[in-house]
Amino acid sequence: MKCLRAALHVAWLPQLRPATTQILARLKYTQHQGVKGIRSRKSFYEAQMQAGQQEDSEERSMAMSSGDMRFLDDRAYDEVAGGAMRISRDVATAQHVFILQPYVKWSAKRTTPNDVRPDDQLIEATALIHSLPNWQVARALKVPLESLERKTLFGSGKLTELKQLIAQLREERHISCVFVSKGTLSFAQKQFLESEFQLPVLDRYSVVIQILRLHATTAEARLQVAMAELPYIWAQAKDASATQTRRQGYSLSDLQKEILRTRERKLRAELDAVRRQRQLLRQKRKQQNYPIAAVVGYTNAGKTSLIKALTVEDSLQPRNQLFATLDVTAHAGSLPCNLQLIYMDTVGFMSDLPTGLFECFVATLEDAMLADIIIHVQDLSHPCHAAQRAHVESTLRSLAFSVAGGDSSASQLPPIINVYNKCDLVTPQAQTAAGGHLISARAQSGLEPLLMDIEEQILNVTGRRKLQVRVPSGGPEMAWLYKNAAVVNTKADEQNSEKILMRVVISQRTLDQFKRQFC
Ligand SMILES: Nc1nc2c(ncn2[C@@H]2O[C@H](COP(=O)(O)OP(=O)(O)OP(=O)(O)O)[C@@H](O)[C@H]2O)c(=O)[nH]1
Ligand SMILES: [Mg+2]
Repeated sequence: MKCLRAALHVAWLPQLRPATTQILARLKYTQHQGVKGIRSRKSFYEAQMQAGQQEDSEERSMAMSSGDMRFLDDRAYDEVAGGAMRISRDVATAQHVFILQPYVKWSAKRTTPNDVRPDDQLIEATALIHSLPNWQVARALKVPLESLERKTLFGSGKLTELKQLIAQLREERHISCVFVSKGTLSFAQKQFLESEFQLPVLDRYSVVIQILRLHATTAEARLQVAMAELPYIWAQAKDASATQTRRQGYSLSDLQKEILRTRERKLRAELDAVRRQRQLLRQKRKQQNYPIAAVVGYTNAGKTSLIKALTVEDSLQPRNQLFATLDVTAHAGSLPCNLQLIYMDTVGFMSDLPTGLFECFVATLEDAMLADIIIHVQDLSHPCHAAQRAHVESTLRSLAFSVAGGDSSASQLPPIINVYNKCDLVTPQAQTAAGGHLISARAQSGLEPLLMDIEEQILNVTGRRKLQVRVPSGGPEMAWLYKNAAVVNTKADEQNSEKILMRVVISQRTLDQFKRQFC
């Protein structure tokens, strides 16, 4: 395990001391608000490097090759972004949010388990707001509509009703913004609603970006989040000029457009470098020959918790927040046969997010597509777990398609193990209906059968097999096998006291090497 951990240190840049980087990143986000940031002292990267002083030189050179990240801190850009997204980097400011969940009247009834009801959407919208520290839900309301495509979103009657409610809420308690839980609002819709409600209006895209900004602590995640913001800003600006709202406040000057283009160019160059590094690391891992299990699933399903339970890794911190994990990180574990493997923790999925927002994370998810097996973690206690499962499965299929370069005949997913988590929260009847692996990462139940299944699949996919070999006790063969194969157990050979029987898990290639060397 020690050598695997050492290999992971080299292979996984995002693992640079998470606690330290998090603190640094938080400082960084507050630096425009006057808190002494790290820019005045050292660049984020230099500071990160300092934190990783103990790491080996190879990791250091990889960090250096990501270049200077200072361009991400740009006041001029922040102003442009703030205008389009109605958010600032100051997540420390308390917000009292009025959530509106619009839905189309006729689609409100759940006819199949895969349909998500407005009630469930409202729960998800509330969870999004609770994922931001100091943000509170002042009131949450479902709003039935004829259509979601209306220019003003709400009809005049509904709008009057909402304005009255907002006025009343303002008298009773403080509200500071309205969150319309819809993928994106057009610029015109946002502008119109803000003038009617006299409050800033946010859509799902801006709220999710706010969460991603907060949770992105490594260089790669920060680059990806920065990239994810740009399509939204461009779309808002385009919409603004198309709707002739220049006078009302948001349109991009030539200078602002140039700021966005320059930022995009730099981000692309940095992300390309990251992608190239990932490819190198992937090759390296292949050479090291460790089997890989990618752990994927809907956000908050318990992916990080499961890996923590399977690896007993203290550094992993499951959190009851959406998009808590934003980096693909690798964690070493052992199978019952003592074979070591790597679990990859990944970014969670979420439905009703506009395409574009997650495209930037595709590079990291590509690794999952190339793993030996996929472990799909599902939250069985969630009322929409069937819909969540369907969403994850269809996203995985389209990811595999894009990894195969759009060739449907080549787009094959690795074998998938379905894991139903949070069984401690559901009735035995619900558990029987689910089938598959029923576990609780929190209560650590159901893990043994799961591990056996992971082992079987990994051995199948990687062409490894279990066999027993008889070797001289204490000889070089024994040492070689301990180094190059997974030793399940050993026992004395009853017929020959100078020999020992070793049960090992070994690939054909390694077995051939062994034969060449010793037979
Ligand atoms: N009751 C219960 N809670 C669980 C279980 N597994 C995880 N949780 C809780 O669910 C929340 C989310 O867990 P995480 O492991 O962070 O989920 P995740 O899938 O990694 O989430 P993201 O990284 O945000 O996509 C945390 O509060 C966990 O403590 C379980 O088996 N039972
Ligand atoms: Mg996680």
